[in-house]
Parts: sequence; C-alpha cells; structure tokens
Amino acid sequence: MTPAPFGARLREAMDARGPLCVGIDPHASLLSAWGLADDVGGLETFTRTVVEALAGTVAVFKPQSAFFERFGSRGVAVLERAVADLREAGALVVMDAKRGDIGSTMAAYAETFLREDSPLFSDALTVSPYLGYGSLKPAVDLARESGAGLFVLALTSNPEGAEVQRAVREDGRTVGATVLAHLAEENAGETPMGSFGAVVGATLGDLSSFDLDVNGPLLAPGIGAQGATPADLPGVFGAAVRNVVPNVSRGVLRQGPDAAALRDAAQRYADEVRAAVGG
Ligand SMILES: O=c1ccn([C@@H]2O[C@H](COP(=O)(O)O)[C@@H](O)[C@H]2O)c(=O)[nH]1
Repeated sequence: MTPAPFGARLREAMDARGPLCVGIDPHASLLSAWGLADDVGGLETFTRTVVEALAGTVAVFKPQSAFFERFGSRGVAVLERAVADLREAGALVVMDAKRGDIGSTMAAYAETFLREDSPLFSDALTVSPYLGYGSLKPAVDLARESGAGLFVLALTSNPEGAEVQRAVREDGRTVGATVLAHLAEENAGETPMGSFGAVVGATLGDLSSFDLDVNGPLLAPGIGAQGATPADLPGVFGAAVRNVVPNVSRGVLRQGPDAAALRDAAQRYADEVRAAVGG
C-alpha cells in the first residue's frame, strides 16, 4: 500500500512533534570534539548516539550524505542503518544529498533515494534544479508514486548562491523565483500541503520580494552555526512561516556526546522555534 503523501505526513509530524529538523552532519571536527576517531567506528558511534538521543522526539532529521559517503561503502552502510532506525522511531528523514543531473541519470538518483525498496529510501530528498527544473521530472514522478517528497534548492543559505539564484531571466523573474513557481505548480490543490518543498535559507533576511507560498514545505537551513536564529524566521518567511521546517545541525551536535545535553539543545531550539512561529 502506498503511504500517505509526504506533505501530509510532514504536516502531521510537525503538528505532533513541532517543525524542528535536526541535521546529522558528522564533521571530522565534531568526531574529534566528541573524543571519537575520524573513521567508520567514530562515524557509527556518533550517528547512533544522535539517533538514540533524539529519534523519539524530533519530527524530522536531515542526514548530510556527504559526511557518510566520505567513508565509502562502510559509511553508506552507517547511513542506511540510521535512516531505517529513524523511520522506525516515527521520525521523517530528509536525505540531504543535493542530487541533480540530466533526466536519464536523475532517474537513477531517484531510484536510489525514492524507490520504496531501496536501502536508502528516505521520506524526502534534496535536489538541485540547476540543470533545469525539468531535469528533475524522474524524481518528481517517482516521489509521487512512492509517497515521498523533494526539497528543491531555491534560495540557499550561503552567500555565494545569490549569483545564480538571484540572476534575472529574460522574462524579468529571478531564477530562484522561477524554481518557487514550479513548486507551486507541483503542489497546486494539495491538502494539507504538497510534497514538493523548497530549500530557503534562514540566513537571507527579508524575502518579501519572493512568493514563498508554494503550498509546500520550506526547509530552512542556516540556524545556529551559520548565524540565523529561530527569532529571525517570521521576518524572513512572512506568512509562509507556517510551512517552515527549520534545520539545525552543528548548533545541536556541538552539545554532544552526552545524550541529555543533545536532547536539551534540541528542546531549546524547538522551544525557540515555537515562541517565534507559534503552534
Ligand atoms: O542552503 C542550504 C542547503 C543545505 N544546507 C545544509 O544544511 C546543513 C546546515 O548545517 P549547520 O551545521 O546547521 O550549518 C548542512 O548539512 C548543509 O549542507 C545549508 O546549510 N544551506
């Protein structure tokens, strides 16, 4: 049986656990700060500690695939196990792999992360539209079929993103605004919201010149280590703040390896998000 669409499952999870997304980014510097070796054993202990501490309370996790791929197939095995354990505990997993390629290759990426019987099947995947939004079609189609979702890079949190995303097209729209418009089309008519979200950095200040009302989720990295705070969210997202999934990775992970300290940090961010956006 195909599960409910990602957008509906995400809304339910946000209502039940709050919208916070905790990133699992096992940087070498974090492994070292936790007293772990920069090897697969350290990666495994780090990941298991985060999963065991937070999987029962946080709504969404965003493992950063790069930090697992760094260790080759054994690192990917740690990632597979984390995805399975997080989902088993009732959390949603957004795989941050930022895939994007010509359509025929995109289809293979989609099978890797969005086909239900794949070992890396995730509730949603981050993808790049910068080979043209249409190149993402195989991922959109498979996500619809498997009840998964996508988060498409629209306005990223890093300052370098602007040279591409704020470039103005011949029709006068920016590239980022065009990505947002595509997402609004994908999500048209979906309730409670569609499954095709945008990545929009929490670091970007006032975005009122963009139409963020895509009737889908907005994954907002940049809180914590990159300088944004939960209090910034209403100013950045305006009315669309109700669909924001704020991500914090290092801001939480730096509090480890103590499980209680990780839980406290995630709870503090969750409380600050609630105070800022309501709910
Ligand atoms: O625009 C983007 C898109 C993705 N990211 C990713 O989010 C986390 C942020 O980590 P922090 O430690 O909270 O800074 C990381 O995995 C990035 O690759 C982003 O930062 N900005």
